[in-house]
Amino acid sequence: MTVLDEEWPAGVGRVVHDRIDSTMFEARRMAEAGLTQPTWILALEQTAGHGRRGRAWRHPLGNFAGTIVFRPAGDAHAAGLRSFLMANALRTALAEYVAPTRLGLKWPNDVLLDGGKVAGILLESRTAGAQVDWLAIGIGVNLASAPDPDGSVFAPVALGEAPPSPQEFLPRLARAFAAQEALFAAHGFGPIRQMWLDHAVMLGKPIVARLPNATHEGTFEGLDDDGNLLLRTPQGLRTIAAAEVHFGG
Ligand SMILES: O=C(O)CCCC[C@@H]1SC[C@@H]2NC(=O)N[C@@H]21
Repeated sequence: MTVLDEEWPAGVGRVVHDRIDSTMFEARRMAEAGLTQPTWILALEQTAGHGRRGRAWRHPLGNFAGTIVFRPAGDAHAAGLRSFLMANALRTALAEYVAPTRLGLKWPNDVLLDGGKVAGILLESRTAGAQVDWLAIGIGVNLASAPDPDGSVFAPVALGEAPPSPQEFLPRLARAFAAQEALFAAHGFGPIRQMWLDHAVMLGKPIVARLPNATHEGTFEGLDDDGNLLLRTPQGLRTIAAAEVHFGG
């Protein structure tokens, strides 16, 4: 089912599925079948939702599960920065429902509400060298309910009472993301990074960064031009591309 409304970003498609395996799988299928315009895919129910690091993503009814798939201009580096655009967009959209001061951004891809995880972002793409054929950005938001805690420090939390439906939340997120894309096209990563840093949790604080084969402790100093985390350690400034981060100290 394709729907249009006046508040929907121009030139962007929308497909809503009652039930599907995963909006990420559908994004891949659509891209490989010759996608011609950026398209949001919303699923009211997913049977094979997944998160980062191959984890299952639980999706109780009433929560948001959506993916935007498109053929981004620019190289793989620019594509990877889209997680920050989406984090900013999610914070903007969620701030229409809760006090903005309750929201925070956690590197690299999470949105926190009152210190718990309310939303996560997953990027998948097909690249050939530096060229990007397509990019899919998947978003899960605990609108109606929080799945059982999985033992992580940032336990899942839900938006709260009287949350929007996924169908109502989608246009707000789509508009906020389109605004981030316009900002990125006009001015590059600088203002995106600054907006993200303005709402980052842990900035200037002691943190622990867990990599597959090492753990580093230090102070979260900011982001570099590639979105890597800058960690001030007793041995000097470390640049970290991928890790699980937690409060330290
Ligand atoms: O690990 C994370 O925090 C990212 C979670 C991303 C989940 C969303 S739900 C919509 C889309 N479809 C999926 O299968 N995963 C993403």
